[in-house]
Amino acid sequence: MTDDENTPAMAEPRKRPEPIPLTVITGFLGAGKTTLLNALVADPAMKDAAVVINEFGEVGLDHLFVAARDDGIVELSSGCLCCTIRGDLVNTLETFLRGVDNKRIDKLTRVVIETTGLADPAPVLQTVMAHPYLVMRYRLDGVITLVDAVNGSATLDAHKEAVKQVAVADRLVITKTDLPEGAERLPALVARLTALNPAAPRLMAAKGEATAATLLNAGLWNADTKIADVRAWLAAEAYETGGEADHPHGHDDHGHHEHEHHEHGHHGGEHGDRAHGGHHGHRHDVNRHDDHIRSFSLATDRAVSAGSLEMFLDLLRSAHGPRILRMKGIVRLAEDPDRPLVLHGVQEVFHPPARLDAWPDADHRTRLVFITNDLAEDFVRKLFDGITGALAPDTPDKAAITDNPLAISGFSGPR
Ligand SMILES: Nc1nc2c(ncn2[C@@H]2O[C@H](COP(=O)(O)OP(=O)(O)OP(=O)(O)O)[C@@H](O)[C@H]2O)c(=O)[nH]1
Repeated sequence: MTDDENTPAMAEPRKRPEPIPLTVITGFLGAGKTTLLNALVADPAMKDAAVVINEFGEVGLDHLFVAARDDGIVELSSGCLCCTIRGDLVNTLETFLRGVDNKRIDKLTRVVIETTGLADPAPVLQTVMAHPYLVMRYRLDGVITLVDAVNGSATLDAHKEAVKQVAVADRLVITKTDLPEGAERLPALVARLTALNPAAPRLMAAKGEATAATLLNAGLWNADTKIADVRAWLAAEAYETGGEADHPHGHDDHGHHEHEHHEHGHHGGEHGDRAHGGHHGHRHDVNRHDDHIRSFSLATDRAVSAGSLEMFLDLLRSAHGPRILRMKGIVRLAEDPDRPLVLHGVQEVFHPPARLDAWPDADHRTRLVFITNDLAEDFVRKLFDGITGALAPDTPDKAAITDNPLAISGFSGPR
């Protein structure tokens, strides 16, 4: 028996398995990744999960091992599987899939990848998004970035990668706030994190807020309910929405674990200041990696034609791909306005767009959120408005578009 729709020749003969959610943990050296992982693997939610770490020796999970297998995977006493990144991440992720497919692994509900402290997280995310097979079997659930309250600001000053780690996070975990210097430096750090990433909920590790319940299921799809939570995933309200007039809501509900601090509402650090990061209110003046980061959202009531969306994304990716740290969106297509298209990209690599059967709530606007590095909001906004606003919706070849709404090179089509 073969699937008749959309199934490449090499794919499973049986029903395509549900994609496995993938969580990426980043954070600079000593930020507390291993401490967090130790707590996470003990959580019942991680029982059928696997964690991938850089080197076992150094990370101190050894006491949890119960058995090593010949494929390099070890079983932890909690039931969670563990594997080091040997060779590359692709091999490691394929090893898990082989284990599942040949039943050597009973159940795999999630994979958590701990990246090295120095890493720019983009290549890890792209590894999965750009791989034609892995992208069918895994889906990115979320990026968790740990920031140490004692050294966080100094690290952000010194290392651009640390700034990128914060900017692309879906969840920010702040550690070491229990230490006096950590507590003292927290308000300034939170202000800075808010400016870099207004949408990610900030969780205080020392208060026990960083748990499986708050960290996992950060993606579009809730693994338990199988429902797409577009509002939480996009968190578009958390970004400044300038430019277009059709953003009447002015919600202030970003983040479910908000910790109020004085810079609240100052997100992006770039209000009315799009060409250069003015960062009014910030005192730091050394090495401002932060000033290169922009986060903003575009929203429009207009339906967008598939052709113009494709042109917009193609232009943006080909000219400025490396500057797009992350982009998420939901689009009302002119040709098929009732089934929104979900977009997700990291630099020039885009996840195959997903189609939802219906809008999840009353907000049917196209909304795109961007986190960019050295790419001005104004430029992106003008490009979007120019391309999608100027062209009338295409209508002639509706069937072709409905069948294949986004034939963007590098996209493998809607699922
Ligand atoms: N006081 C305090 N110490 C913490 C906290 N989180 C982590 N630590 C300590 O900070 C040190 C570094 O933590 P790790 O979990 O090893 O950090 P890591 O990010 O895995 O470090 P690398 O593997 O070097 O990248 C350890 O001594 C931890 O016990 C915290 O919230 N409060």
